[in-house]
Amino acid sequence: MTITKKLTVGVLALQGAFIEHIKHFEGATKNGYSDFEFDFIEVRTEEQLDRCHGLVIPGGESTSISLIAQRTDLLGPLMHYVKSERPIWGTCAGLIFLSTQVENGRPGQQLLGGMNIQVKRNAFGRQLQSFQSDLDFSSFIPSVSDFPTIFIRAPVITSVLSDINGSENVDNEIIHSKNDYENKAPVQILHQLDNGLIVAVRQGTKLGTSFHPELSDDYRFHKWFIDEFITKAV
Ligand SMILES: NC(=O)CC[C@H](N)C(=O)O
Repeated sequence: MTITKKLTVGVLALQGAFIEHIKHFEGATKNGYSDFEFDFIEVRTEEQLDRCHGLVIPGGESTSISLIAQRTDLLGPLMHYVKSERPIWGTCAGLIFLSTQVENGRPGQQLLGGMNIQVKRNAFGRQLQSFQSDLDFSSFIPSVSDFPTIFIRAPVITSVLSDINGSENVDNEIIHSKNDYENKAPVQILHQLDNGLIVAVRQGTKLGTSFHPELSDDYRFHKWFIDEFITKAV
Protein backbone atom coordinates (compact mmCIF):
# COMPACT_ATOMS: atom_id res chain seq x y z
CA MET A 1 0.00 0.00 0.00
CA THR A 2 1.38 3.44 -0.90
CA ILE A 3 0.98 6.22 1.58
CA THR A 4 0.32 9.53 -0.10
CA LYS A 5 1.76 12.62 1.52
CA LYS A 6 -0.14 15.87 1.17
CA LEU A 7 1.98 18.90 0.44
CA THR A 8 0.82 22.50 0.38
CA VAL A 9 2.72 25.01 -1.72
CA GLY A 10 1.78 28.66 -1.33
CA VAL A 11 2.12 31.54 -3.74
CA LEU A 12 2.27 34.95 -2.11
CA ALA A 13 -0.79 36.70 -3.51
CA LEU A 14 -0.36 40.34 -2.47
CA GLN A 15 0.36 41.64 -5.97
CA GLY A 16 1.69 40.39 -9.30
CA ALA A 17 1.62 37.14 -11.28
CA PHE A 18 0.46 34.69 -8.59
CA ILE A 19 -2.38 33.01 -10.53
CA GLU A 20 0.02 32.06 -13.33
CA HIS A 21 2.30 30.27 -10.85
CA ILE A 22 -0.62 28.29 -9.44
CA LYS A 23 -1.75 27.25 -12.93
CA HIS A 24 1.78 26.15 -13.83
CA PHE A 25 2.13 24.10 -10.65
CA GLU A 26 -1.22 22.43 -11.31
CA GLY A 27 -0.14 21.61 -14.86
CA ALA A 28 3.29 20.40 -13.73
CA THR A 29 1.89 17.98 -11.14
CA LYS A 30 -1.20 16.66 -12.96
CA ASN A 31 0.42 13.31 -13.70
CA GLY A 32 3.25 11.30 -12.35
CA TYR A 33 3.19 11.59 -8.56
CA SER A 34 1.99 8.52 -6.72
CA ASP A 35 3.59 9.38 -3.35
CA PHE A 36 2.44 12.99 -3.13
CA GLU A 37 -0.75 14.98 -3.40
CA PHE A 38 -0.42 18.71 -3.88
CA ASP A 39 -2.46 21.68 -2.85
CA PHE A 40 -1.48 25.04 -4.34
CA ILE A 41 -2.86 28.00 -2.43
CA GLU A 42 -2.85 31.79 -2.59
CA VAL A 43 -1.22 33.23 0.52
CA ARG A 44 -2.45 36.49 2.03
CA THR A 45 -2.52 35.68 5.75
CA GLU A 46 -0.21 34.30 8.42
CA GLU A 47 -2.49 31.30 8.87
CA GLN A 48 -2.23 30.40 5.17
CA LEU A 49 1.55 30.92 5.26
CA ASP A 50 1.93 28.56 8.21
CA ARG A 51 0.29 25.74 6.25
CA CYS A 52 2.83 25.89 3.42
CA HIS A 53 5.62 23.36 2.93
CA GLY A 54 7.12 25.82 0.44
CA LEU A 55 6.45 29.29 -0.88
CA VAL A 56 6.75 31.18 -4.16
CA ILE A 57 7.07 34.95 -4.27
CA PRO A 58 5.91 36.02 -7.72
CA GLY A 59 6.97 38.75 -10.09
CA GLY A 60 5.19 42.05 -10.03
CA GLU A 61 6.51 45.15 -8.33
CA SER A 62 8.82 44.57 -5.38
CA THR A 63 8.10 47.96 -3.79
CA SER A 64 4.34 47.25 -3.85
CA ILE A 65 4.75 43.71 -2.52
CA SER A 66 6.88 45.10 0.33
CA LEU A 67 4.36 47.85 1.11
CA ILE A 68 1.32 45.55 1.05
CA ALA A 69 3.14 42.99 3.23
CA GLN A 70 3.78 45.76 5.79
CA ARG A 71 0.21 47.05 5.67
CA THR A 72 -1.30 43.60 6.04
CA ASP A 73 1.05 42.59 8.89
CA LEU A 74 2.57 39.82 6.81
CA LEU A 75 6.13 41.16 6.74
CA GLY A 76 7.05 39.77 10.18
CA PRO A 77 5.57 36.30 9.46
CA LEU A 78 7.38 36.23 6.09
CA MET A 79 10.72 37.08 7.76
CA HIS A 80 10.04 34.32 10.26
CA TYR A 81 9.12 31.89 7.47
CA VAL A 82 12.44 32.60 5.74
CA LYS A 83 14.25 31.43 8.90
CA SER A 84 12.35 28.14 8.96
CA GLU A 85 14.45 26.83 6.04
CA ARG A 86 11.35 25.76 4.15
CA PRO A 87 11.83 26.16 0.37
CA ILE A 88 11.19 29.59 -1.13
CA TRP A 89 11.41 30.58 -4.78
CA GLY A 90 11.41 34.24 -5.75
CA THR A 91 10.79 35.21 -9.37
CA CYS A 92 11.77 38.68 -10.57
CA ALA A 93 10.19 41.07 -8.00
CA GLY A 94 10.10 38.02 -5.71
CA LEU A 95 13.85 37.59 -6.13
CA ILE A 96 14.32 41.24 -5.12
CA PHE A 97 12.10 40.78 -2.04
CA LEU A 98 13.98 37.59 -1.08
CA SER A 99 17.44 39.13 -1.30
CA THR A 100 19.60 40.80 1.36
CA GLN A 101 20.67 43.95 -0.49
CA VAL A 102 19.16 45.91 -3.34
CA GLU A 103 20.65 48.51 -5.60
CA ASN A 104 18.15 50.89 -7.22
CA GLY A 105 15.62 50.23 -4.46
CA ARG A 106 13.10 52.71 -3.08
CA PRO A 107 13.65 54.26 0.37
CA GLY A 108 11.72 52.24 2.91
CA GLN A 109 11.54 49.15 0.68
CA GLN A 110 11.71 46.02 2.85
CA LEU A 111 13.67 42.86 2.01
CA LEU A 112 13.28 39.38 3.48
CA GLY A 113 17.03 38.69 3.57
CA GLY A 114 16.74 35.02 2.63
CA MET A 115 19.68 34.85 0.22
CA ASN A 116 23.15 36.37 0.64
CA ILE A 117 23.02 38.26 -2.60
CA GLN A 118 22.85 41.81 -3.84
CA VAL A 119 20.50 42.43 -6.74
CA LYS A 120 19.99 45.42 -8.97
CA ARG A 121 16.43 46.39 -9.83
CA ASN A 122 15.52 47.18 -13.45
CA ALA A 123 19.00 46.13 -14.50
CA PHE A 124 18.40 45.93 -18.24
CA GLY A 125 17.51 49.59 -18.70
CA ARG A 126 14.88 51.19 -20.91
CA GLN A 127 15.93 49.79 -24.27
CA LEU A 128 15.63 46.23 -23.08
CA GLN A 129 12.72 46.42 -20.62
CA SER A 130 11.29 43.08 -21.78
CA PHE A 131 12.69 40.30 -23.90
CA GLN A 132 12.41 36.56 -24.46
CA SER A 133 15.25 34.17 -25.06
CA ASP A 134 15.56 30.36 -25.29
CA LEU A 135 18.05 29.47 -22.59
CA ASP A 136 19.92 26.28 -21.82
CA PHE A 137 19.25 25.21 -18.21
CA SER A 138 20.43 21.62 -18.70
CA SER A 139 23.34 22.10 -16.27
CA PHE A 140 20.80 22.12 -13.42
CA ILE A 141 17.52 20.86 -14.95
CA PRO A 142 18.27 17.62 -16.82
CA SER A 143 17.54 17.87 -20.58
CA VAL A 144 16.01 21.36 -20.40
CA SER A 145 18.20 23.04 -23.02
CA ASP A 146 15.72 25.36 -24.71
CA PHE A 147 13.55 27.01 -22.08
CA PRO A 148 11.49 30.00 -23.33
CA THR A 149 12.67 32.58 -20.82
CA ILE A 150 10.83 35.85 -20.34
CA PHE A 151 12.42 38.92 -18.72
CA ILE A 152 10.27 41.93 -17.77
CA ARG A 153 11.99 44.95 -16.19
CA ALA A 154 14.12 42.28 -14.63
CA PRO A 155 16.69 42.49 -11.85
CA VAL A 156 20.07 40.75 -12.00
CA ILE A 157 22.22 39.38 -9.22
CA THR A 158 25.19 41.74 -8.97
CA SER A 159 27.13 40.05 -6.18
CA VAL A 160 27.27 37.18 -3.77
CA LEU A 161 27.80 38.50 -0.26
CA SER A 162 30.30 36.46 1.68
CA ASP A 163 29.92 38.32 4.94
CA ILE A 164 26.58 40.04 5.23
CA ASN A 165 27.55 41.62 8.52
CA GLY A 166 30.73 43.09 7.10
CA SER A 167 30.97 46.76 6.32
CA GLU A 168 32.32 46.52 2.78
CA ASN A 169 28.90 46.94 1.21
CA VAL A 170 27.59 49.69 3.41
CA ASP A 171 26.38 52.35 1.05
CA ASN A 172 23.47 54.72 1.38
CA GLU A 173 22.30 53.90 -2.13
CA ILE A 174 21.75 50.29 -1.20
CA ILE A 175 18.74 48.98 0.69
CA HIS A 176 19.62 46.39 3.34
CA SER A 177 17.35 43.72 4.78
CA LYS A 178 16.42 44.12 8.45
CA ASN A 179 15.96 40.38 8.94
CA ASP A 180 18.60 38.91 11.28
CA TYR A 181 18.53 35.55 9.46
CA GLU A 182 21.77 34.35 7.92
CA ASN A 183 21.55 31.70 5.25
CA LYS A 184 24.59 29.47 5.86
CA ALA A 185 24.39 27.41 2.65
CA PRO A 186 26.74 28.19 -0.23
CA VAL A 187 25.35 30.38 -3.02
CA GLN A 188 25.33 28.53 -6.33
CA ILE A 189 25.13 30.45 -9.58
CA LEU A 190 22.73 28.45 -11.73
CA HIS A 191 22.68 30.58 -14.85
CA GLN A 192 24.53 33.50 -16.40
CA LEU A 193 23.61 35.13 -19.69
CA ASP A 194 26.21 35.26 -22.49
CA ASN A 195 27.14 38.76 -21.32
CA GLY A 196 27.93 37.42 -17.85
CA LEU A 197 24.86 38.74 -16.04
CA ILE A 198 23.65 36.36 -13.32
CA VAL A 199 19.94 35.54 -13.61
CA ALA A 200 19.44 32.39 -11.49
CA VAL A 201 20.90 31.46 -8.11
CA ARG A 202 20.29 28.89 -5.43
CA GLN A 203 21.26 29.03 -1.75
CA GLY A 204 20.24 25.87 0.07
CA THR A 205 16.45 25.76 0.13
CA LYS A 206 16.09 29.17 -1.53
CA LEU A 207 15.90 29.79 -5.26
CA GLY A 208 15.94 33.10 -7.10
CA THR A 209 15.30 33.77 -10.79
CA SER A 210 15.30 37.11 -12.63
CA PHE A 211 12.86 35.73 -15.16
CA HIS A 212 9.28 34.42 -15.31
CA PRO A 213 8.83 30.69 -16.07
CA GLU A 214 5.16 31.12 -15.12
CA LEU A 215 4.57 33.39 -18.12
CA SER A 216 5.77 30.83 -20.67
CA ASP A 217 3.63 27.86 -21.72
CA ASP A 218 6.22 25.43 -20.40
CA TYR A 219 5.76 23.62 -17.04
CA ARG A 220 9.24 22.08 -16.80
CA PHE A 221 10.75 24.75 -14.54
CA HIS A 222 7.86 24.41 -12.05
CA LYS A 223 8.14 20.63 -12.10
CA TRP A 224 11.85 20.92 -11.32
CA PHE A 225 11.08 23.21 -8.34
CA ILE A 226 8.60 20.65 -7.01
CA ASP A 227 11.01 17.73 -7.48
CA GLU A 228 14.20 19.44 -6.37
CA PHE A 229 12.94 21.64 -3.53
CA ILE A 230 9.48 20.67 -2.29
CA THR A 231 9.40 16.87 -2.32
CA LYS A 232 13.05 16.65 -1.20
CA ALA A 233 12.44 18.92 1.78
CA VAL A 234 9.85 16.66 3.42
N1 LIG B 1 8.62 41.61 -13.66
C1 LIG B 1 8.95 42.02 -12.47
O1 LIG B 1 8.71 41.34 -11.46
C2 LIG B 1 9.56 43.37 -12.41
C3 LIG B 1 10.21 43.72 -11.11
C4 LIG B 1 10.17 45.21 -10.88
N2 LIG B 1 11.02 45.91 -11.81
C5 LIG B 1 10.56 45.51 -9.45
O2 LIG B 1 11.42 46.24 -9.20
O3 LIG B 1 9.97 45.01 -8.57
